[in-house]
Formats: sequence, structure tokens, C-alpha cells
Amino acid sequence: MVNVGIVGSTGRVGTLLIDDLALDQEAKLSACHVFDKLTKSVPEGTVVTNSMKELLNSCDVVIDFSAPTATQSLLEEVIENGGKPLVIATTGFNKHQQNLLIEASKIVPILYATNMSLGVAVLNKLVALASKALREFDCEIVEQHHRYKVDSPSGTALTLAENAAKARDLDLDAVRVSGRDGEIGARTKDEIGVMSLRGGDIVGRHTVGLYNDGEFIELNHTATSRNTFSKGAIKASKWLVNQEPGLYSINDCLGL
Ligand SMILES: NC(=O)C1=CN([C@@H]2O[C@H](COP(=O)(O)OP(=O)(O)OC[C@H]3O[C@@H](n4cnc5c(N)ncnc54)[C@H](OP(=O)(O)O)[C@@H]3O)[C@@H](O)[C@H]2O)C=CC1
Ligand SMILES: O=C(O)C1=N[C@H](C(=O)O)C[C@H](O)C1
Repeated sequence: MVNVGIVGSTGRVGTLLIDDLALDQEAKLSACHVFDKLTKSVPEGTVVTNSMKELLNSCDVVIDFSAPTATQSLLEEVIENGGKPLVIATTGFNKHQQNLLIEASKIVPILYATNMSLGVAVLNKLVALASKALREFDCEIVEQHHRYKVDSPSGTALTLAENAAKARDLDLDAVRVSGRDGEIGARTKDEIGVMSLRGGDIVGRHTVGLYNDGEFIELNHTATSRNTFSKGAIKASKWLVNQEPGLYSINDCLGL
């Protein structure tokens, strides 16, 4: 049985993780990190703590769906005192936090995925293929999420854009456009638009469009349930506990 600790246990995905772990045959909840108090009941004996150290000492693997500052504390604890394998799903990291992730992966195995769904893992492959094969087509990405999402563009949209750019030997930072307003001039050849829409309860919808004169392709993934993410992360956690230190992607876990 794999003992799982959760960072972000009071959140939209964190609370689903608690439910999904209660039904799992091979993994169970052993610890929850909280800032104030847990809003859900958890199995007797579950450690509920506001200390990252205690969380890490109370599990075999951590699943993190929280916020960049919380993930940063987790990574700093691992870098300073060692830790356990980490499945990181939080998005919106700055450069410093991305570097901490790389540092910590020299100490423990880390699987980082901006999207834990199988569908998006396959979409990333399709996007790389299409972006390269359709080099002359304009690439534009639109992501749609619920009204509460705090980061933009979504982590998934940025990963899709990175794959599209890499397939064309482009540096995403140099070609990404995430807003258009006013007299901005005509679209440049290599730019990759990554735009956000927020509203209602949309779980997550990503469309990668490749547009040319006379034809276009749109590749779309829509998550209809947040359990897609919690279940994907639990699957990843069971795989990660058997890995050596290093930085892994969801493709490594899924064998894609
Ligand atoms: N990779 C993937 O497949 C997916 C990734 N995500 C990402 O996961 C993250 C969480 O999403 P979601 O569950 O919707 O978000 P919520 O806002 O519902 O939950 C966030 C959780 O993190 C905690 N938290 C928030 N701010 C801080 C802070 N400054 N320090 C410590 N803890 C904090 C919250 O605790 P409290 O309740 O006490 O505020 C809460 O438990 C986001 O970054 C989102 O983009 C989401 C879905 C899928
Ligand atoms: O915040 C969310 O809800 C989601 N965040 C992830 C992202 O930023 O890509 C994944 C998913 O789309 C839901």
C-alpha cells in the first residue's frame, strides 16, 4: 500500500484526492498539509499538519495541487532536509520556483505535469507532430477555465505552446503573444498566440489551432471532470515511488 501525503488538501482537486484515495486498492491517504484546518473528514490516523517536514515524514509520496508559494515551501524543505517522491501538479511557477523544482529532483524523484490527464498527454504529442508538419500554418492556442482560476495562461496551454514551438525550433519566450489590443499590426509569421478565457465552472478546455489560407485544423481537449486530474495524479504517485531521483514527465509514467 502506498501512503500518500497531500499538499493543497482543502482545494478543489485536493478534496477529490481525499475521496479517490479512500476508494483506491493500492494507495491510501496518510497525511494532509493544511494552513488552517481541514474542511473534510479523513480516515482515523491521518496526520493533519501545517509543517512540510511532518507531512514528508508521514508518507511515501506527496501529491501537490496547491499554489506556487506552497509548492516552493515543499521544495525548499526537500532541498534542505531531504524528502519523498513528489507528484507536482501546481501551475504558475516563476523562474526561481522552476529552478527549485530542478534542484529538488536531484534529491528525490519528481513527476511534474501541468495536466494529469491521458488525453492532454496524447494531445501534446499530436501538437508537436502537427506543428512541425504544418510549419507554414499560424499556431494559436485558446484555453478556457472556471472563474476561480488564478494563473494565466494555464500551465497546460504553456506546455502545449512549448511543444508547438520546439517542433519548429523556436524559443517560446521569443514568439509567445498572450494579448492583442489596439493597433498591433499584422500577425508575424512565427508568433504563437496563447489566450485565456475565464468563466463559470469550466473544468479545463484547450484548443490548439493551426490556420492557413484555405484550411485549418483545431485540436481540442475538454476535461469534463476534475477527477480526471486527481485519478491521474494517484496513478502517477504509484509509479513514482519506484523511481530513482530525477525529473519525470507524465509521458514517462504513461509510457508515451
Ligand atoms: N496538473 C493538473 O492536472 C492540474 C493542476 N491544477 C493546478 O493545481 C493547483 C490547485 O488547483 P485547485 O485545486 O483548483 O485550487 P484551489 O484554489 O481550490 O486549492 C488550492 C489549495 O492550495 C492551498 N493554498 C492556496 N494558496 C496557498 C498558499 N499561499 N500557501 C499555501 N497553500 C495555499 C489552499 O489552501 P486554503 O484552502 O487554506 O487556501 C488549497 O488547499 C493550481 O495551480 C491549478 O492550476 C489544477 C487542476 C489540474
Ligand atoms: O486550475 C485548473 O483548474 C487547472 N489547471 C491546470 C492548468 O493550469 O493547466 C490543468 C487544468 O486545465 C485545470
